[in-house]
Amino acid sequence: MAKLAIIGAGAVGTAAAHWAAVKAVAEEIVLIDIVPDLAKGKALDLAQGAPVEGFSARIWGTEDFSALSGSEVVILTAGRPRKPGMSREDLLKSNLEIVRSCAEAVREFAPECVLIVVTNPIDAMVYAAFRVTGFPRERVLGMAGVLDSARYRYFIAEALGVSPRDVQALVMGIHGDHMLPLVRLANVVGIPVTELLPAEKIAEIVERTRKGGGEIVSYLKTGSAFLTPGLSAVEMAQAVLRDEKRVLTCSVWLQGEFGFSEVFIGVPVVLGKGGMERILEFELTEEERRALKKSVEAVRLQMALTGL
Ligand SMILES: NC(=O)c1ccc[n+]([C@@H]2O[C@H](COP(=O)([O-])OP(=O)(O)OC[C@H]3O[C@@H](n4cnc5c(N)ncnc54)[C@H](O)[C@@H]3O)[C@@H](O)[C@H]2O)c1
Ligand SMILES: O=C(O)C[C@H](O)C(=O)O
Repeated sequence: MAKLAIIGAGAVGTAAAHWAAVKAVAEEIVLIDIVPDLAKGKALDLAQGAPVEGFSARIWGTEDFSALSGSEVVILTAGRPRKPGMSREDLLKSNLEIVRSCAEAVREFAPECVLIVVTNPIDAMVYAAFRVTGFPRERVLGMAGVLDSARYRYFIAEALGVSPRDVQALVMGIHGDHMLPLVRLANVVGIPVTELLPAEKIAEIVERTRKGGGEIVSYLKTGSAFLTPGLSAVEMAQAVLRDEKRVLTCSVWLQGEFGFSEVFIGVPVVLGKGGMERILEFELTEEERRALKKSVEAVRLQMALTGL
């Protein structure tokens, strides 16, 4: 019986639990939060939707981390979101301690799981979780590329008035201002977007994608995006739980791929039962390589701040 655990019953964790239930990715879904009764209340509220929507997963909540036991996949969302005027890096210090303690619990209670980290600043937090758990790189993945790529695809679809399903596009690199929404590879059923949209419109979409999280923070004011972030984490979890071999952009520990080593960065990977099965490496243009290098340098600065 597949079990999914979600740490953090806040906005993203609850959205992830909701999508996981509706998409039936696991038979058991447990929400864990340190705030007494919060996860219990969120899980009960969600579970009561089962007769209406028709899902059948067992959904429950607790503040006891031993509930992680037996989980094939753990999604880590615990930690503060940013507010207007803040960068994701501003969260590093406070979220580092949270991620550290949660990763210790994951190591103790779910030593065989695939861990998907969502907490920001994501590339540094997934690095911290990698160090603390000591898991192999295949089982420690950061979620950002699925979300950033979804935003990029959505904005292209909106500009062209076509279904977002028919737009394919890839965002690599850091989850921050130096991310790389790749223009060369963006297409609508295989037709390059460069043949469908003027260069200025594409440049505008690339910039909006880079600032996509900040745009939502500026509207929400008290926190950050949660619906598509929760869905994106579940997309990754589903690929693992169902051994789908999906190609999704995840922040993973590079060991020479794309010319970089010992850094977490968003690249396209094949996801299956054991987590990351392989990195889909391809030739970058000189300009793309330079941009990826900037991303790598920015992540290295964040990683250094963790002291790990
Ligand atoms: N990677 C991404 O693309 C992405 C997207 C959206 C949000 N995020 C990040 O996800 C995190 C969560 O965002 P949110 O909107 O759900 O925040 P939130 O404040 O709504 O929820 C966070 C939850 O974590 C819980 N928590 C804190 N410390 C904990 C601990 N030690 N153990 C268990 N639970 C603990 C809190 O009680 C709270 O319920 C933030 O850091 C945010 O920046 C990342
Ligand atoms: O922008 C944020 O702080 C949250 C998240 O990283 C996002 O991109 O929505």
